[in-house]
Amino acid sequence: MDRKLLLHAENIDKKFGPTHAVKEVSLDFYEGEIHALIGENGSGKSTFTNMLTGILPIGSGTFTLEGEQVAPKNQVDANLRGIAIVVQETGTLSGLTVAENLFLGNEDQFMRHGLKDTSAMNRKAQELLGSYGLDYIKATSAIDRYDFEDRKLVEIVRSTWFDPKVLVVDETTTALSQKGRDKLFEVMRHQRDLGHCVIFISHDMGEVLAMSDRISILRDGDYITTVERSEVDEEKLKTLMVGRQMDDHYYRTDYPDYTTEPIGEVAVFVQNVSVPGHLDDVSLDLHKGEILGIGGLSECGMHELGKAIFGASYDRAGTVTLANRVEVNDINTAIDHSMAYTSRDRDNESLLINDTIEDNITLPSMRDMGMVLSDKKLRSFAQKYADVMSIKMVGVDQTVSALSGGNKQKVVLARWLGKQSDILILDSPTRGIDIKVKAAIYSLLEEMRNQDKAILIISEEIMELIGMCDRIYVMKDGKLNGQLFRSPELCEQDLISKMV
Ligand SMILES: Nc1ncnc2c1ncn2[C@@H]1O[C@H](COP(=O)(O)OP(=O)(O)OP(=O)(O)O)[C@@H](O)[C@H]1O
Repeated sequence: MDRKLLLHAENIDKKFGPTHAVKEVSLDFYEGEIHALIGENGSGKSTFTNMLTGILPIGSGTFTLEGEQVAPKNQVDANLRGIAIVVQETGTLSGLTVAENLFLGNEDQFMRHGLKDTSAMNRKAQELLGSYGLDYIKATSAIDRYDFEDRKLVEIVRSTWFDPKVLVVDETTTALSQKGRDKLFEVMRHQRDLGHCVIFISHDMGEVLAMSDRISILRDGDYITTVERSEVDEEKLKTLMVGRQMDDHYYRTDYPDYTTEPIGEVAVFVQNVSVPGHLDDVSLDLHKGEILGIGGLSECGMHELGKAIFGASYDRAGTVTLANRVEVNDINTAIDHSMAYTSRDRDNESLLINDTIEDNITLPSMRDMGMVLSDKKLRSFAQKYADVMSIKMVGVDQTVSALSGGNKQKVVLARWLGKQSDILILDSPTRGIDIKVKAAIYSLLEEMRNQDKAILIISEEIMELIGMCDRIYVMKDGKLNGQLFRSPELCEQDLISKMV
């Protein structure tokens, strides 16, 4: 098949102080392809695409789009040149309406005699949302009214409505429910069919193989190779990414007999918990020494359930009671009683993004460390848990915002590991994390389970739930819709049938 070159990267290079993030990468992207860019956390994928899309200045090297050199000054400039990106985390701006977010930097088209024709802009925005099947999102509403998923969908519309020649999708799928993913995949295929190029960053090898035409691999900032999708399988890709053969023991391999083996005592009693619009009378017990999974479609209420148990929901009714009869109604009580929580909205709800790795890791443990807190003590504490999670960083004094997405997630987990919490509520714990660290996290969870900790995993990755949990509750429309026990026979369909 004859393929036409669309975009050429020549010796693209970027350093951040001592970190050589992207090392003279040269790569070709063709018209009409979905081109996956894969590699471990911190391998330079986002840095490379951020230079292409105007988020970061190019260190050195050139991008040539349709024969013309491009060096976008910012994202709006990139859009004008036909290059767009859907970023990893929240890419919409608070305080603006949906329509204002959609046309940010592109408002000129609505200027009439020096004034912005807001109603024309709102009309066009609503039309666009409708054409993506997102009529329920209102153009005139404040973006802040919408949850993480809907904001992500708005961002997808913002980045694609003008049919960019090059669309970068940076590790977006893990932020989306199955419905959102399907929508994104539809948009990606549409762009490819228009003869455009989609650069697709993902840690999900199944997804990469299903969606891509060609796949390029980065390792430690170096370009390794580009392969045709038809030439490779999941194993081959993992080996290319990691640089050696991976053993495939991701998940637990034990299958306890729950009819004879005692389950540990109850660590958390969740009784009649409701949150208007999200949760409807949910009751469950989380036991010591078990991994309890919660699955469902994104809007089923499971993400709110994690917050509600941690005392972080505003409007919660019902009770969350610990084994020592303490009621958890706020975050401080939860933390004081050895409860940990990781949010799906990592940058906004789990991290102090502009503070250092050290501050983020030590924050909940400060009180436990005693009265005299020397800098040295704090630093070595942070260093210890950063090492356990193999965070790729220059030092613990680096700000979290300078880390790659997967490494930010490792900071969140390092914090709770350091706190040695007995009860862990983990919403999307392996989101954006590469296969090697994912395997490490799974074995860590298994270890914690064996130490009698009570672990609740909320996840949209069905295989993760089946692979790791003793019990799984499936939620639907804010309610529990069935319970499944760990078994080698349990399959995806068993869960899906209870989700929809
Ligand atoms: N603004 C920054 N300042 C300092 N270092 C940075 C900055 N942005 C990225 N880095 C570093 O550059 C390296 C590459 O990061 P990058 O985000 O490109 O990786 P990635 O492959 O996208 O990872 P992930 O899969 O975790 O998202 C990492 O070591 C990261 O810590």
